[in-house]
Amino acid sequence: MNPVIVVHGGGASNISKDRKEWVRQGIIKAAEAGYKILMDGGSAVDAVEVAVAFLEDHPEFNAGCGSVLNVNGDVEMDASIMNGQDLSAGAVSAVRCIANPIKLARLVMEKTAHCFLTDQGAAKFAAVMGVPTIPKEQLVTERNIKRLEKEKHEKGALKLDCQQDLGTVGAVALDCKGNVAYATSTGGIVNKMVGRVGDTPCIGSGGYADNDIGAISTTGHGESILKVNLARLTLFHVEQGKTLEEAANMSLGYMKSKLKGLGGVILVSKAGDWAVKWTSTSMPWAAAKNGKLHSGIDLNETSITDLP
Ligand SMILES: CC(C)C[C@H](NC(=O)C[C@H](N)C(=O)O)C(=O)O
Repeated sequence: MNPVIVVHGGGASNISKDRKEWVRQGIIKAAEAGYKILMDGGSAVDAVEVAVAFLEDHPEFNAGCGSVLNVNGDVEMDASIMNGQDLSAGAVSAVRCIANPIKLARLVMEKTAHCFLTDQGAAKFAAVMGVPTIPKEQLVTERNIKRLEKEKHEKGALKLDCQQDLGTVGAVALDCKGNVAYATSTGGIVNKMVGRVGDTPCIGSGGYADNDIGAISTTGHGESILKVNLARLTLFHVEQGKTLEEAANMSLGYMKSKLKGLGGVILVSKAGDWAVKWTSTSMPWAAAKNGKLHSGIDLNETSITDLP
């Protein structure tokens, strides 16, 4: 099996020119890091975890350091991961003061009898697993303080359908043994209520992976994604014989027509085909396969280069 990895950096709009290059480089580096693991014979789960953890550490993306702030100015993060080999899954929601929620989600998957831990329980589990806590300021960037101020000032109330400039992160991969996996991580949406949980940690909404079909990671308006189970819905269409592009168009189209919800998806099939699709303004993405790196941010703008 020729390995494949696809990475996304959320549904974004109005990325300024100088930020764009920085975002593009981040996404490409994440894809390269994951692809290297796959080329060395590593697992799809390892590859998606590494790619997503890289973007959590990158301050430009809305996950880990760089997460958007809730109404109190705090970071609360959601993440999930799934192994398509046995449908094992791990998720955490509303976690604070840790650098890499995706690594904690993986520990939930592999070290507990459960698949989802939240808030204080997740924090206790992190402590037991030896995950270091970090001061909350370490996750907060100047840009996100300004963004929260702007959101409160300009809109007053939550207005979730025209978020600007964000960057939830996700990855899907197929490894040389034919196993697929996904990982998704986010700070959620700016000015959210304390305790708000979005689609990202919910298996079937924020992502899904099944070796018999493929893997998907989603981004976009969490409440809409939850209502249509965007990830599982898209893979259902694939199971029914649609191509990845057709399936993504159908499920994103359904979410838009039913709920006016916008979002994006990245997909890999069990055969190694891949696709990226979004209804938001743009979506930074990169895909690595057969020694080639494909990447883009805006519609109809794809570049292809050779991988190192
Ligand atoms: C406007 C959208 C496309 C921006 C997108 N947001 C999320 O993915 C939020 C996440 N699904 C949630 O609801 O918690 C982003 O961060 O890039």
